[in-house]
Amino acid sequence: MIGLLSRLVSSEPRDSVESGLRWLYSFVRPQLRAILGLMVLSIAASLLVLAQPWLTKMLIDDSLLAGNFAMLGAVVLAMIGATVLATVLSGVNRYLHTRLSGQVLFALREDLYGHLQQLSPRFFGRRRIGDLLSRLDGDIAEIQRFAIDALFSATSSIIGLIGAAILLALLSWQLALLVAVLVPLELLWLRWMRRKVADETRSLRERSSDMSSFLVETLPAIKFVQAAGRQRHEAERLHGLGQNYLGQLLRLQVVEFFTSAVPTMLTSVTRALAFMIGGYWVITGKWQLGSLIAFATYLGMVVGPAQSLLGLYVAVQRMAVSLQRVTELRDEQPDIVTAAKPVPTPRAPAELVLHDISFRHPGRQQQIIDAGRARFPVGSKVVLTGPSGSGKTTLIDLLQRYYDPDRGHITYGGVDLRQLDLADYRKRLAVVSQDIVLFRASLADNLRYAAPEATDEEVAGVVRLAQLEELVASLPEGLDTRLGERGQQLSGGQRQRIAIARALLQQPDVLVLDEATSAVDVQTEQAIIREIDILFATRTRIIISHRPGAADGADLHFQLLDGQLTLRSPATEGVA
Ligand SMILES: Nc1ncnc2c1ncn2[C@@H]1O[C@H](COP(=O)(O)OP(=O)(O)OP(=O)(O)O)[C@@H](O)[C@H]1O
Repeated sequence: MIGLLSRLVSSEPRDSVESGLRWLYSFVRPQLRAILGLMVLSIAASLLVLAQPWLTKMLIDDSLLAGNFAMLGAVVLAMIGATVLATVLSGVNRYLHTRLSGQVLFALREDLYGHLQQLSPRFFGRRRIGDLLSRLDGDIAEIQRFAIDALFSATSSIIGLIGAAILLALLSWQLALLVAVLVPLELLWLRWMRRKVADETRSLRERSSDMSSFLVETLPAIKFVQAAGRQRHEAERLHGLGQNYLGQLLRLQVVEFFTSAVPTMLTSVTRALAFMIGGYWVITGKWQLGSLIAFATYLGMVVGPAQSLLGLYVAVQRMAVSLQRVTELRDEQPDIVTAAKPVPTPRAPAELVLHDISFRHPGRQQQIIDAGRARFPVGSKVVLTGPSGSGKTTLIDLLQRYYDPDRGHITYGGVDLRQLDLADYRKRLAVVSQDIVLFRASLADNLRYAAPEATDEEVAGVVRLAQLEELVASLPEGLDTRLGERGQQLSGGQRQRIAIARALLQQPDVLVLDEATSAVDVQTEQAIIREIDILFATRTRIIISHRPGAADGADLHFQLLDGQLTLRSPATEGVA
């Protein structure tokens, strides 16, 4: 069934539509009972609609013309009853339909989001966030519309179509043959048009991604745009993107119009032909007038469902494009995966060792790191220096296993990082990086992000260590004050100190401060580092800093220069 459907929506035999449909079906399957119930409700509602003309016929023939008062009362009561029932049914139907649609929509989105969470920075570095947003939002909604709405409209259309076709054949099988010619012709046309619809739809979805990407990029940077006086330039860019989108939307409308207009014309011609032949038969006495009228009515009843199936066909093409765009994301394999049978991560703080590693970012010529053996012993304070762009942050990314080295390996407690449970290992490291992530939540929730179980006392402790007491006292609701989006109302130094407090709360075995105090004044910085040195005396600290004297008091000082990691002091430790 899924294979058949995928051939219907796409001409490429081995594309992702089939696997996409299988994925989609896995979300629809748990809802089959709800879908069945809804179908019964829809059929009941349709029958009630069908009953109305029949009641009208009874009103005229059996009560008014027959002068039957009892029948008149009964029919009027039945009419009221049918209307009330139809209204109640449609209300219930609508509620259940929305619930079902919502459940499928959110399940699809959550699944895709869960998949994206497993992908590495390498993937996110290649993708525009706006494009991901557009796929998670617009494309998923398009798929859900198909999965639920189209299902119901297709079912009722097919029932209507088959019923009307049977009645047509009963009235005149010869004239019904016209329909048998018409349907394959229409199908051929649709087959021919489907690639065009798919191409135009794909372009439209891409234009939508362009708009999302533009907004995601420029709105957070509005202060910079204002400072550079480029508001007009950005407004014009948005206008240009809007025009591109509109142009593409109109192109798609034209293609969709022709896709359904040609079959509509063909149907009209067939209908006219049926009138010609049927009319000729009536004039020559071969056929009854009533049969011709009934035939024309049923032909009309074939056209309605056929039209909605045609509309559905276009919807299916649009869905197929969205499904491919989503499947493309789902097919992205995480390049960093946890070991199938992980070795337990050492319980106590352990030594990190680089074993002859080399690494180069994909698409870059420069070998970022080409290091021999380097040790970061437990309890040592390691300072890492090197010119800007020399690869210090990349080395930390390797330690956190966001990338695996191209050659060599890194061990923690003597175990290759690739053999450890990824989540478990990463919890042992806390990295305060240059990009500080703060969420729209209270300050306390932000601090507890990596350690949700931390007690109030522990939170108060790290607030003190990171010299945040003054900030907390100045906030209207103290620790419960909600931080704005990405902590925009805070100073750079305050954000850094919050990040440090958060890392300390995690109680890591290895603490990395990557330019973590660059925005903090020297005095505060020294006080924080002093506190950390006391608290982390038995654990490893790796500090990256450009400040003069940063290496003072360090146990080891590594320098990264032209990819080479060299030990500056002391000469006997660290590199073996
Ligand atoms: N995701 C990436 N893809 C490709 N190249 C990258 C990527 N991330 C960093 N680079 C490049 O790798 C090099 C090292 O970058 P990295 O951020 O590790 O340097 P750094 O020593 O931490 O610099 P800074 O002191 O300025 O923070 C740079 O040339 C950078 O352009």
